Amino acid sequence: MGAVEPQVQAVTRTPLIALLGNPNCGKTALFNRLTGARQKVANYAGVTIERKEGSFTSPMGRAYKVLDLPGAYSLSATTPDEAITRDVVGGLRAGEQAPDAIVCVVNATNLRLNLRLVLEVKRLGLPMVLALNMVDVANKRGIKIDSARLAQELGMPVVETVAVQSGGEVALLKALDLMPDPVRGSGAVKAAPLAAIDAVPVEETQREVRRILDAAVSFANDTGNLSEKIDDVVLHPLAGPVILAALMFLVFQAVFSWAALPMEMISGGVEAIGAWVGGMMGEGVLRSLLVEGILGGVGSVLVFLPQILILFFFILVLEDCGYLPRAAFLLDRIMGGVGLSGRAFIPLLSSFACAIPGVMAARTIQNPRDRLVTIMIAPLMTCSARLPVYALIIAAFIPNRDVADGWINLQGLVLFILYFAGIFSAMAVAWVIKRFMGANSHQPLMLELPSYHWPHLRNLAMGLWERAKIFLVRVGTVILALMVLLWFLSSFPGAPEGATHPPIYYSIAGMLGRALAVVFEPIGFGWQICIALVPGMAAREVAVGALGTVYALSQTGDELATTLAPLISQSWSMPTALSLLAWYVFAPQCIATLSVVRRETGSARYAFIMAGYMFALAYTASFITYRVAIAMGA
Ligand SMILES: Nc1nc2c(ncn2[C@@H]2O[C@H](COP(=O)(O)OP(=O)(O)OP(=O)(O)O)[C@@H](O)[C@H]2O)c(=O)[nH]1
Ligand SMILES: [Mg+2]
Repeated sequence: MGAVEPQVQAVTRTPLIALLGNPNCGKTALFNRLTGARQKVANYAGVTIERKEGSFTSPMGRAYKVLDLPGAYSLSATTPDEAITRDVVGGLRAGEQAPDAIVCVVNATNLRLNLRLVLEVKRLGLPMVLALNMVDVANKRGIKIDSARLAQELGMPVVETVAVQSGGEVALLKALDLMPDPVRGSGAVKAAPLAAIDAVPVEETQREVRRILDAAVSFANDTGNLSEKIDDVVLHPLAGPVILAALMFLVFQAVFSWAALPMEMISGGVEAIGAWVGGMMGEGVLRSLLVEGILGGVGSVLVFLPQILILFFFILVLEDCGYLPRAAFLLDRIMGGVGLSGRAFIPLLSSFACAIPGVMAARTIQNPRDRLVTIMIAPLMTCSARLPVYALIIAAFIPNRDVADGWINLQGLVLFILYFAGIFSAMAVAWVIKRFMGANSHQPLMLELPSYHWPHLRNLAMGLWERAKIFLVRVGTVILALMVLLWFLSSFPGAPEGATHPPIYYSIAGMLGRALAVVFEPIGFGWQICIALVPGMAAREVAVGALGTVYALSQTGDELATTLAPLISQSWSMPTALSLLAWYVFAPQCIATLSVVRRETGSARYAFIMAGYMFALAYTASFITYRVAIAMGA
């Protein structure tokens, strides 16, 4: 009998590397550079709130899978997003592969804070590489890091990276190739249980960090940096809030004044296509579908792309330069007054894009009660899907003229007021919740202030492109589909013999609209608006597209649909327009938001409460607006 051959197990698994580090040290920027992904990068803590997987091949041809994780100050997590990082690294997520190796990313300008996590993670015993990121900034500030010595002290390879420069990841790739393959041969290691980490007292870790810094880092001439000088002004108790208010104001002015030309071009283009298609086809169902259903509906939404991009341009610049956490500090006092934590600022600000990322960003809030309140008021922030609705009604009813000697554009001013109304009511709701639920004693805000830097053009371009894509995909899918459905419901059945109203009045949508109008008549919405409200629940912009279709089909005579704004300004009274604006400040948010609220809070209860309270607020606000406007003779 021969010796039993040892069983050779063929390992075909691709090694999984986790990018781990403090918030805002550049993990996502590095992830994007390694994988070519386009995850969101911005200059504040807590941008990434979910694990994201990608893959790349090293110069030697080894394939890797890589995980981008939410930033964490420590593995003993205190917030839900940190908990994700801890669970992934510790292999505690059911059904998920635990990482085989770790790339610990640190901000080279702030090793004192960052090394603590490195020492903690080291105790897991996994193969590790330290990426000294942002060395470009450290060099500029005269911070000298002896990486060879640091490597010796930490007992792991140390490489310098600049995640925002092309080629800035090369050293890391080389280091990975020099490591033993983490899943094959002697490289394979299992992580120590997380309990091993908590066993070491914080003071001891702190002492070790100090020792390593003394040995390997010299702060030659790190004479306070420019950021501190800027902060003297930006965080000044008087100048600070004035600058913040001026910035906000400027954004909404720009949304109207800069967008005028590109909007005209888009609507001109859509109209030309409509006329061309209309001219080529004879009167009939297909022509009606193409011209009134698709072009009239989708075109009227598409036209708002420039305004959305301008709004995001400003948000992206503010995010990338490092202003946001400062604004959170400026507003902390006001927010504390209504029972919100200063940490709610960034989730609430994200809700201006869409309530969904806003609700999710609330994961960075430690206290469960504060987190819940933030989630409940997030949809009151004006999401970008509401912008087209506002812009349409404003364009139709508010004259486009300058006030205050040409300094202020009236339409921009009204838009600013609407956004402000959303913010104000969110604060009011938070205050009411505080009265009913009681508040935590207000904790002072602890938030890391990143250094300012100029926005990276690549980030900016990528962010705008992503936004444009999201919007265009929405227009091309959900909105288009809903428009076709709506056109169908609005066109059939046709008008009976001797009809006195336009055919849509007799259609399925018309009947539905007339039924709903019983409920909405008291706040000034006729049956045509009611038709638009229903698909508006699926995606708010659809309300605009739906109005486009409804009014195109309501037109008598055979003129084709032209621009929507003049059309509705003829059909609605001023009180109706104001009432609809008030409605959309509060309008029960879209289904997608409600389902995310259910997921994030873990129960359907809060989604129902949210839908209920927002509907009640919307109806009340519209009712008051409508009645007051009539009484004032508007
Ligand atoms: N100058 C410089 N800036 C960098 C570098 N790496 C990242 N940044 C910037 O630092 C900021 C933070 O980058 P992110 O990649 O979002 O950081 P993160 O670690 O993913 O942050 P969280 O997801 O919040 O934990 C962004 O403004 C980046 O543009 C670098 O090497 N040099
Ligand atoms: Mg990130």
